[in-house]
Amino acid sequence: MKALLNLFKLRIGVAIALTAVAGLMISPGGQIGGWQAAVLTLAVLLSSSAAGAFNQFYEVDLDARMGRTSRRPFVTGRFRHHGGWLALIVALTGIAVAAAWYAANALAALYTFLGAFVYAVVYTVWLKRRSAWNIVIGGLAGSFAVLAGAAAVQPALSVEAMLLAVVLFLWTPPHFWSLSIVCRDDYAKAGVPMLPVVRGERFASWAIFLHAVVMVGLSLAIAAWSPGWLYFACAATGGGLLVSRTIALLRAPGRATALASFHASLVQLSLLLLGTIADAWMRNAMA
Ligand code: HEM
Ligand SMILES: CC(C)=CCC/C(C)=C/CC/C(C)=C/COP(=O)(O)OP(=O)(O)O
Repeated sequence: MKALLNLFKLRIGVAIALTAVAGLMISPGGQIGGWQAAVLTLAVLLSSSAAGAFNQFYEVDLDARMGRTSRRPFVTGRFRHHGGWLALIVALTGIAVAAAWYAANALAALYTFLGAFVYAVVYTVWLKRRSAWNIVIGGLAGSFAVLAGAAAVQPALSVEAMLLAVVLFLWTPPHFWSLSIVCRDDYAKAGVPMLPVVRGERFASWAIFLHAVVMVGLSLAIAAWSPGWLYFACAATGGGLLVSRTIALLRAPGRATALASFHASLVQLSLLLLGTIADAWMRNAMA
């Protein structure tokens, strides 16, 4: 069971599903029933999990060469690496996309598919081993989770939803470049061209800081549309924490400051998503 949860990267799947719920809740107007929202959320979770399993299926050679990933089930031999897994992954993705279509609409289904496609194929297969731009383009995967939720409510996307999708796009690089400073030696050894490996820690720290500042600024600006004070308070608290950690990273680039910045990115996103959901829920309850 633990190996299965590891294979399907469930914690990340839950974060992606929460992102879809935030996209759904931030979209004003429109009507969607509780069961439809629940099915769509589970569809995004399933699609993300299938993509996570594909990532491990495809990267078994790479995972074996890195400390952090060397205990994954295909590496240890806990799961045998054979084509049956690929069939399961394709079937799960198909079920997820069909469920999103059934519960919501074709556009929500398309975004549910594109999120998994960007992560599994564009990032994992095409870019990860070839280009330092891997994470920048891969960041679109998170944006598609926002769009899947938003399109379920209203296929014509609201400004709030589009801005939140841009926030997710800008969030991913600081999130992952921080971790790749921590694991820089592993990535260098495995020959993966992550930004800190290719351009060094100082350059990567500047890239992290600049992305974080623009992303946090944009997340605050969203409050000029429908989100209210609760959203703003959560965005400001998490944003303040993240920016302060990225400044510390800039002052002293290294593993400890990078790990603090990675953790801050998780706290900031969690606060932003929960703030979005709680704020919309409160406004709906009072309306
Ligand atoms: C291409 C884009 C992304 C890359 C390359 C990336 C990479 C990673 C990596 C390598 C980890 C460490 C996991 C581990 O220890 O095995 C991680 C953790 C995490 N990521 Fe991302 N991430 C990306 C996008 C996202 C997005 C869009 C979200 C959420 C919306 C997210 C949420 C999380 C969470 C919650 C964790 C911590 C959970 C855990 O430790 O298992 N990530 N990420
Ligand atoms: C709408 C929808 C379904 C979106 C899904 C998008 C998705 C699953 C994004 C997650 C990206 C992610 C966890 C990358 C891990 O990087 P990595 O694989 O390089 O990390 P590793 O070194 O741990 O394998």
